[in-house]
Amino acid sequence: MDIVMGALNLCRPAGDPSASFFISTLTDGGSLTRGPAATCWHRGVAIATGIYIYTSASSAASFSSTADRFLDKAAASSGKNASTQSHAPLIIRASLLDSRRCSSTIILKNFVEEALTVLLKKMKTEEKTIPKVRIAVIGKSNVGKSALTVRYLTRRYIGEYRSNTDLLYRQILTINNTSLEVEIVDVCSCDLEAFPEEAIYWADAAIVVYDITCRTSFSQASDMLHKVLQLRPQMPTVLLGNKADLEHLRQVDQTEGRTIGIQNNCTFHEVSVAENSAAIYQSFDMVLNECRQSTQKTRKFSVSKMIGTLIGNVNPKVVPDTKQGGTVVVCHKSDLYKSRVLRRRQNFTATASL
Ligand SMILES: Nc1nc2c(ncn2[C@@H]2O[C@H](COP(=O)(O)OP(=O)(O)OP(=O)(O)O)[C@@H](O)[C@H]2O)c(=O)[nH]1
Repeated sequence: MDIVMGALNLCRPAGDPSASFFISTLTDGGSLTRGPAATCWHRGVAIATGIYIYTSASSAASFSSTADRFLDKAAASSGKNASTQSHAPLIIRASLLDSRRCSSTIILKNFVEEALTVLLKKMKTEEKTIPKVRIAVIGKSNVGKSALTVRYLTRRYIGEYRSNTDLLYRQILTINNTSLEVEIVDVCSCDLEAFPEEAIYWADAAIVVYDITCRTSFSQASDMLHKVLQLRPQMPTVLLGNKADLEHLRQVDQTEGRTIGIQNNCTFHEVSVAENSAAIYQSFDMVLNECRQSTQKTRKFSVSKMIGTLIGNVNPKVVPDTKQGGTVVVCHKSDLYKSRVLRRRQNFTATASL
């Protein structure tokens, strides 16, 4: 073996702040001594995080010029200039290997370690600039909260969805050409006695949903909206009357919804998640935009967790979102955000007692 080369793509599920990595593509370019074999990895290079080129000592003389030539080709085939563009493949060229150690396992292991180190540094810098926004979707049981959340994030409609726990969705979205890490908690079956106070303290914005064919859900939404604004007076909120496609079953007039919206100083829309109303996207985008302007949070970054995940398992709950090219991670609400809730609760108590 004279020179070995290949391309590797290290992926991190877009919405997963634990920043797990997995190898999504590994293209083996083979040995350059086989000549045209190298062309077979051009497709892989186009999406590669890194490219490795190793050589044995016996080919040292020709290594440098050959490697440069192929790195140039790689940059050209990916349409990126490796040295100047931020999304260019991360190109790693290792030092010469002793021929005795030149096994493909060692090459790959070394390469992954190097790629990770450089990539983590790069991501640390980049991710510090991605703001995070959290939205709580609340409302009575069966009004369509899950269907609404999934519709917004994936553009898909799920007819039947049953869950007896709150769900947290995470995704990186691009809004107005800016990346935004979005977390949406879909609060399960809110009864007023069990108002989701914790979620409201946790969130940056709230979307309150009722069902236009269910008057009880409207009264509940109205009370919830009032409570939300009591707890978080400055919080961007939207009131949505869902199931507008069921006009023949309507129990709540549109003007009633509009009135409650005006009274609580929040945006109101009637929507149909089933029929994919444009107002769904307008509503989410509006609160995200509002929050983005006021929230510039950074995510916590765990290098050891990342490396651990690379060596260990790929997160089995990752569902690729083909429409937006992102990833939706569904996970059960955990204690992760307790400190944030507590901090906001304390702030509120302090403000209220002044
Ligand atoms: N006709 C119609 N049905 C809808 C619409 N949105 C949701 N549904 C249906 O309403 C039912 C409840 O939807 P979910 O999304 O599970 O409601 P939820 O508010 O999350 O319910 P909980 O999990 O119990 O809190 C499902 O059968 C959905 O198919 C809509 O726009 N139109």
